[in-house]
Amino acid sequence: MAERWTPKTWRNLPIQQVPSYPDAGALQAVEAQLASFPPLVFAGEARKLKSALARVSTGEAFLLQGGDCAESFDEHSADNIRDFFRVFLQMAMVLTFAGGSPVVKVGRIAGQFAKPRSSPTETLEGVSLPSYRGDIINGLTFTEEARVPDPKRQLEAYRQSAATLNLLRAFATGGYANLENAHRWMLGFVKDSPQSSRYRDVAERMSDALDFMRAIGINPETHQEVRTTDFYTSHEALLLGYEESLTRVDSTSGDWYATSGHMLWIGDRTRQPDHAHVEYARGIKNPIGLKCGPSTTAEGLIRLIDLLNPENEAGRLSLICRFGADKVGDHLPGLIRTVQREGRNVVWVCDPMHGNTIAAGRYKTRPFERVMQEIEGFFGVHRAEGTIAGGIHLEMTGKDVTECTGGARALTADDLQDRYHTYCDPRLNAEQALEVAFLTAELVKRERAEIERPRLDAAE
Ligand SMILES: O=C[C@H](O)[C@H](O)COP(=O)(O)O
Ligand SMILES: C=C(OP(=O)(O)O)C(=O)O
Ligand SMILES: [Mn+2]
Repeated sequence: MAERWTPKTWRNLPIQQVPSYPDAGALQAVEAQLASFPPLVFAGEARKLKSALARVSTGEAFLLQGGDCAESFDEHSADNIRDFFRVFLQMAMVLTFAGGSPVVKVGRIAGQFAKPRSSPTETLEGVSLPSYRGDIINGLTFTEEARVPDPKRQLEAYRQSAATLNLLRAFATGGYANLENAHRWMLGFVKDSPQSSRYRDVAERMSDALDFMRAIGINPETHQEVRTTDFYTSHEALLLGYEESLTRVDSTSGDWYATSGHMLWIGDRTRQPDHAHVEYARGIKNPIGLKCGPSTTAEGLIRLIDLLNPENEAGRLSLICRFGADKVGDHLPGLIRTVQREGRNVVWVCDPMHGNTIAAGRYKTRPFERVMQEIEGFFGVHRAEGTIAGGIHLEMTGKDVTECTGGARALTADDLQDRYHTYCDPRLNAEQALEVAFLTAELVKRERAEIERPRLDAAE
């Protein structure tokens, strides 16, 4: 591990999941161009998210992180962004109102374009080609030509991220996210879905609360918390040349920040402590996520925590756990006990998607019941250990896709072919995502009541 960090010290270390660009000169030219582009996010915003995550670590707020597995260039449209944001706001409202906790909102969006893969090649009907690695690297089309990494794609990823972020900022602060609009966030198809009446009920209760405020002389409209919301972006820091080009010094603090998104995470396949991805992440001051899977050992985890959060700063490091419904009970308690014993400050987050992927014929899918089982298991372990289940990390969309089985409409493996649109992993559709929010809200409510009880007892 290099002692003195710069945005390019990762280049001296071994690296996993790296695309082989055929033209090094063309890649360098693109990276130089990106380095001259304006930042997408600001250091002050990343610091604000870090403070919000510090509150998540103590149980004063809950993290909702979610979005596409892989954003795609072709699916980039105002409608898709709006539909995602709308269901995300609905979920946050359910968690806030039914769960009784403020919600920190972080999208997997505006930069989630690079994918690590299990295998460097894909085989279809006897033909093997390099794997698709996300639209920022190569194309999904199953041809030799499309699969060649093209550096120019990084410019398009930057352009789309900027446009997406611009719309999200407008939605978050320009009136769309106003709580007075909560009853209007109903999607067409969610209106007659099994979740719609439950959601309408929550929206009505919230409306009544705002009316009550007015009745006692408080104008909710004068409160920024009612009119606007804080929404943050995140993605996997996988394509390090792109990240390096957008890493900038913050003039206020003199620190380096990634400006491609507010929060960046290290994937399950690239968290080797002496390799490039950990080296890059350790030097930026943004909040960082670290995926933890069945191969994460307690010792290995402490080493990574030491590298990524040497000052033990609250809100800096989120451990995004993705063990699988049947493994969370075996793996999580040991990690929690070690982190507690060593006194490390972390945010514990549950990704119930990546450990629960199964094959259904030619499709990858995730059974809704396994997703919920992992979330329940995660909360159960935290309850038993007396620690905080801080948040959930989901692959989801605002659209009515058929990619994960189960949920209130009981989608089956036969339904998957109807609207299987994902570019990589299967996502919860809007109804399923809202259902996860309702079920998780119950768990949050129970957890928060248990945190409050000792506080109240102590106050008496
Ligand atoms: O999103 C995560 C990974 O890129 C994905 O799970 C890998 O899928 P694969 O096993 O099909 O390569
Ligand atoms: C690649 C991902 O997950 P993991 O690294 O946990 O497999 C992902 O979040 O899309
Ligand atoms: Mn994924």
